[in-house]
Amino acid sequence: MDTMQSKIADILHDAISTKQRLAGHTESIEWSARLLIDALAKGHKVLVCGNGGSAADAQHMAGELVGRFQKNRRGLPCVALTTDTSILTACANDFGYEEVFARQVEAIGAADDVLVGISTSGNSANVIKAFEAAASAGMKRVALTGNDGGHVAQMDGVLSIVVPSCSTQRIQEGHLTIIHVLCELVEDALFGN
Ligand SMILES: O=C(CO)[C@@H](O)[C@H](O)[C@H](O)[C@H](O)COP(=O)(O)O
Ligand SMILES: [Zn+2]
Repeated sequence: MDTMQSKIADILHDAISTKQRLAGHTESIEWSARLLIDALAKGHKVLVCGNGGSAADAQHMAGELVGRFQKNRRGLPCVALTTDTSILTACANDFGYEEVFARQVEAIGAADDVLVGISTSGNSANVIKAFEAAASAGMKRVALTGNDGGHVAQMDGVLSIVVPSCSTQRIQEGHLTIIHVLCELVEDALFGN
């Protein structure tokens, strides 16, 4: 095999073994699914945030819940806090980048809504601040992280799903799979198998 192909194979094998290790972490995924199902069944909403690739993951999750995943059913309330450039630029400019999600949580988060914060390191300041704001609002909190879970995994009341890898890319790929698992479980629970 030439060197590029062997690198490709190495990356794919790393991705596969990360998913295999993740399959040993089904408990935290189940608890998160139950939390989302309970909130959505009672008419509460989901807010999602993250930076870079995780911002794309946040939008992906909102798209699945508001639009559709596998079933034709009513839209479920989920807002990605990464999309409104006027809000993001105003908050970053006036209060600092670490406040861009917290301010939106303060503005639209309500008791028993769920905040899903996505951070491969678990250490992004704006995601940490969003969890603090969510706690103040009486919201439920779920973190998708990696590495050792970082700061967010140490926060009181945050339910963490930690992808067992130290590679940002592999962690992000794990997050997308987790998001799909959560959406499938939510749809099954609320709209039947
Ligand atoms: O997609 C990638 C890397 O694969 C990047 O855009 C990455 O998401 C950014 O560097 C983020 O700022 C990383 O933040 P975090 O996951 O540590 O919270
Ligand atoms: Zn990426």
